[in-house]
Amino acid sequence: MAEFVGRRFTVPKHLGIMVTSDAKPDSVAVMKRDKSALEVLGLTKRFDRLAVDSLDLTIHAGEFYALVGPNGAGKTTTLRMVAGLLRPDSGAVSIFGIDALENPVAAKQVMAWVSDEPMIYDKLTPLEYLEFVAGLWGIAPSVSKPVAQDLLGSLGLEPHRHERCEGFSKGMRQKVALAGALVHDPRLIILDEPLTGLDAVSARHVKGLLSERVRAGCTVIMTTHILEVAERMADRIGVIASGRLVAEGTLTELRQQNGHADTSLEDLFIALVTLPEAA
Ligand SMILES: Nc1ncnc2c1ncn2[C@@H]1O[C@H](COP(=O)(O)OP(=O)(O)OP(=O)(O)O)[C@@H](O)[C@H]1O
Repeated sequence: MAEFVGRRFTVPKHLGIMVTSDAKPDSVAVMKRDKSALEVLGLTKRFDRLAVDSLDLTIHAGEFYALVGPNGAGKTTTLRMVAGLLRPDSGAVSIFGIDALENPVAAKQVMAWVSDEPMIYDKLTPLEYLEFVAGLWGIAPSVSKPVAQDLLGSLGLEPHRHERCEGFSKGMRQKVALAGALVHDPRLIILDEPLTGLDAVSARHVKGLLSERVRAGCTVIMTTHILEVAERMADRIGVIASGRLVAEGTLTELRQQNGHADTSLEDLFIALVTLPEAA
């Protein structure tokens, strides 16, 4: 059974996985410098044509990383391979040093995947759903209940905690799915378009929750088409086009790399993804 350490829990020792206890602000800075949460090397996936093309990516622990790129660039395919939902043709994925292709269960223990098409159990209330998910992780109800209530509160779902999800809007369902993905307190949170379809209040809740997680030492990687969100929230931004990383860095670095000191991320993005080599 999982045990609680402060607001975080440790997974059983027999799983052979280390989940960190509370991260202090100082240690976050050290982690950001020293450790990588995710390392992707030569990741490749072909469907009828090449979707992800020998992609290399390193995300530091404690970092908020935004992956942006045009439709069909390979963002979702990349993240699905990282999350263990799709087998790459070749390449390697390491999550906190765990080889995710060799040890997918161990890798999944320390990460969360939040799809842009959330699947939840309609007949359950949000609270029941979170307790169900916590049960799958082997977390005792006495531990999971306060965590679930906390998550529902952070996402503005508290007033609806006893209503069945079947009557929920798309945005509410997205938030329930996000809460479900966080209930086992993952160290790496991977989200595909988490803000699409959310109203301003819900988007604020989700952004607030993610920022809070990063402050607590978690690593977040998300795809977004909302460049303003990438610009304001991300420590670093990766621009992907035709399955390849065509630029990466802080907004300042991206501007420097492209010789435009004051340009907006939108202008940079359009310039980068329309470069001949990105086509
Ligand atoms: N299951 C699949 N079968 C066949 N082709 C696929 C499949 N999934 C993705 N693709 C193709 O792979 C390419 C990359 O798709 P992907 O969904 O990763 O792009 P994306 O960057 O996430 O796009 P968007 O921003 O539109 O969500 C596209 O050409 C897409 O049509």
